[in-house]
Amino acid sequence: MSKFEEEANLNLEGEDCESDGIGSMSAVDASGKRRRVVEWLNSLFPSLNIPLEASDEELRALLFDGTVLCGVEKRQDPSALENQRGAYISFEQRREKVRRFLSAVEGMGLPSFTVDDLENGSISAVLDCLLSLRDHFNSKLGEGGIHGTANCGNKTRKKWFTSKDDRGAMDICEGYLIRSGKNSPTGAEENKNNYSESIFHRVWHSSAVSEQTASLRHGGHKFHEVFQLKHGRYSDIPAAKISEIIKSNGLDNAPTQSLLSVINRILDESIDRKNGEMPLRVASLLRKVVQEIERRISTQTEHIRHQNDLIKAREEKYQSRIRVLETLASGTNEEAQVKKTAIEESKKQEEQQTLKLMKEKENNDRMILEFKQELEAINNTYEDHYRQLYAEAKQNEARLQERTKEAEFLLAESSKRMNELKALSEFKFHNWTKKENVFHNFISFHLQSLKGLRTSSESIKVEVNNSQREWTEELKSMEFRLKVLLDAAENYQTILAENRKLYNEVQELKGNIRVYCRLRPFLPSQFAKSTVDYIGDNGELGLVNPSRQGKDSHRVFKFNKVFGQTATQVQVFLDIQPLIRSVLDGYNVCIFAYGQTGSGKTYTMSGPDSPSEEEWGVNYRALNDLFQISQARRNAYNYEVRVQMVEIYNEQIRDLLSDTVPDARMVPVKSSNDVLAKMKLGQANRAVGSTALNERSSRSHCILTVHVRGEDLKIGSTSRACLHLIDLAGSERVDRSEVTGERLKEAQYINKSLSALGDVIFALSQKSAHVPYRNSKLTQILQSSLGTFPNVHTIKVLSATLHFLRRN
Ligand SMILES: Nc1ncnc2c1ncn2[C@@H]1O[C@H](COP(=O)(O)OP(=O)(O)OP(=O)(O)O)[C@@H](O)[C@H]1O
Repeated sequence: MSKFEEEANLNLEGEDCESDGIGSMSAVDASGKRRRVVEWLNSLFPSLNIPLEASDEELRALLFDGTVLCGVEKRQDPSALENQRGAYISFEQRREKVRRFLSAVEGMGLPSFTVDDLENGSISAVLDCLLSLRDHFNSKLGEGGIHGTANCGNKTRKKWFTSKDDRGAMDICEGYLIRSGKNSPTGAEENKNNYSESIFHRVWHSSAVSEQTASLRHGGHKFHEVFQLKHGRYSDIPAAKISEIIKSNGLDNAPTQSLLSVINRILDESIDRKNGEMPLRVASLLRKVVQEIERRISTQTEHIRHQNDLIKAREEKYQSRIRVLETLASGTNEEAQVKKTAIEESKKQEEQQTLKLMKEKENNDRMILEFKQELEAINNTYEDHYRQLYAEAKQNEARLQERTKEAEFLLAESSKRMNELKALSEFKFHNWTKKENVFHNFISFHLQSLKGLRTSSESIKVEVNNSQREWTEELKSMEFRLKVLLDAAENYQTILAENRKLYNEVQELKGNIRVYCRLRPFLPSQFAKSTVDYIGDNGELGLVNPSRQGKDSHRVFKFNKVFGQTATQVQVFLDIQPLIRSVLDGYNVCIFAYGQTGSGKTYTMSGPDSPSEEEWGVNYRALNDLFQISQARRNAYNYEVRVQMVEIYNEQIRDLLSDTVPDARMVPVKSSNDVLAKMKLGQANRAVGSTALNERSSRSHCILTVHVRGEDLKIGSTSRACLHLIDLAGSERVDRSEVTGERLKEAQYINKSLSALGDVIFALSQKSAHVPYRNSKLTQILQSSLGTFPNVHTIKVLSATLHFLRRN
């Protein structure tokens, strides 16, 4: 059944309408009626373009040839029409169709005409019929049957056929359309084609049905796209298009089967997807379609319920008619029997029809129930799916927003980083360009330098060759000189020995016995007039003796040198210093300090108590010098130094560093400090007595002997020598010192020993055969040194006073 037929059936089953009582047309002249009919037909069939002045015959031919009333155009070539619109309709068939049209018009209660009228009779009757038909339709249109109704075709038709006559007309139409289709040898499709251009079809289709089609075209052309979606997917339809479909009323006009097809396809698509996801827009479309189907089911249910009511009403109506007929039948038996039979037949037919309708209703109810259950299941599935999809969509949307934010943040970061990198790369590029320039300059500079270097290297090469030659010559000359030096080194010891010999010869030339005189300044406690007349540069010392007259009042003494009262310890030592070197060369040296008590002997030899470095006496300075020279010669000589310190008191010898003599202790010393320490010890042990002349007067001879053993590291020879540093006891006269007793005895011993010393020195100076060493302990101790004379380098007697060697 076509859509058109389906919708027609629905309308045929509409309510039982009452006649609206269309009256006959007012009398008009034939030309006016014809003109109005032509206008109406032209409005329905614009393609016919019928002239307004068309004659009755022309109009008759047009109406009868099948175009207007039969829906078949007049064709010159029937075979061409067969291919396009169906079979060619014969004259008899046209007559038949016209008759059906006329019976339909009669059913509607409108003025009719005969087939003969249409062929040759009164055209006025035909015109009246058409005008009545026009007015009838126009009056329905005026009631809102077409233009004022909803877009739905069903509803439109229901309002259009609101009267009983209309229902009759629709019955005729049903008969005209459906029965003719069923009876047609070409079937329903042919009939559809045949009546599609008929006036009924035109009226219906151009007003009601065309309204529906227009509605579909207006709002549903997009929906057609949805139905006609053959190859694509619903998820591929843009959201805007789906939104337009949902908002428009296209779905309202779509066939139910198409809507179900849409649902199935959307669900199939969803199932086909692996994750079962459904785009939100498609889900919205699905929801809309399901809603539309629900609405239709609800409408159908209402409709069926209504039909059921109608059937029941009809049944009751028929029952009452039956009862009336039965009452009438009881009056006249025969007639009643006939009528009863007819009524029974009619009743039987009615019952059969009722049963049939009930059966159909049950079937419909069952189908609707099944359909509803199926739809409910689909709807539930869809709702679940929709909720799930909605939740997923929300989650996806949140995730998407988050990712969008992240992406925006990353994009901003990337942009920022890109800008930084761009700036950095530009900066680097600039730097590299600069470096490149610098490098080029550097390269060119170095190439130039290289050229210069090459030139220089060549010249250097020449110079090197020259230098090599020169160095070779120089080396040869150095070799020669080295040979000379080696020869000289071999002769060094010889030369050194010669030098030493020459040096000591010089000392000897200066005199082996030297006598120096040092004048002591007056002490702060002394108030006396000096007896010194003058001090000569040549060692002369002039003295004045006021107690004597004449020649004896002036006396002149001769020394090697005279040191005045202002002479310092350093100045005194400078004349002694060369003799220290002689000791290291193996010569014995004796240095005496001779003079009367308090004349400054100890001061000259040792210095004052706790002396400063400037006040150091001859002893310290001599030993200090000795160690310095030995240190300077350490590469050639190894010296061992030991000291002895003894005193002679009343002709008795006492070791100041140990107990016994001659085994007087020989103490090794390494430095001046060692010597200082030993001398302090000796001084502490020295016997000191008090006299009238010098309260610190020493009453003993103090002898400090330094033994030096030298080893020549090259030749292995050794030399030995000793340095005697002697602080003699005071040489005052006994009568003048006014001492008695023990002190007198001490003085006598002192004088005796000093006298013995003078005798020995005198004998030595005179080179006497006999030297009286044994006259005193002092000379006995010093014999080894004095007796080796002239090997003994010098014997120096330093007189700190005017009285020194009495024999002078
Ligand atoms: N050149 C000098 N300059 C300053 N003071 C000196 C000098 N010579 C000696 N004296 C001082 O004179 C005093 C006597 O000197 P010193 O003790 O040396 O005499 P002495 O001859 O050794 O006496 P004695 O025979 O009794 O030992 C000391 O106080 C000493 O400091």
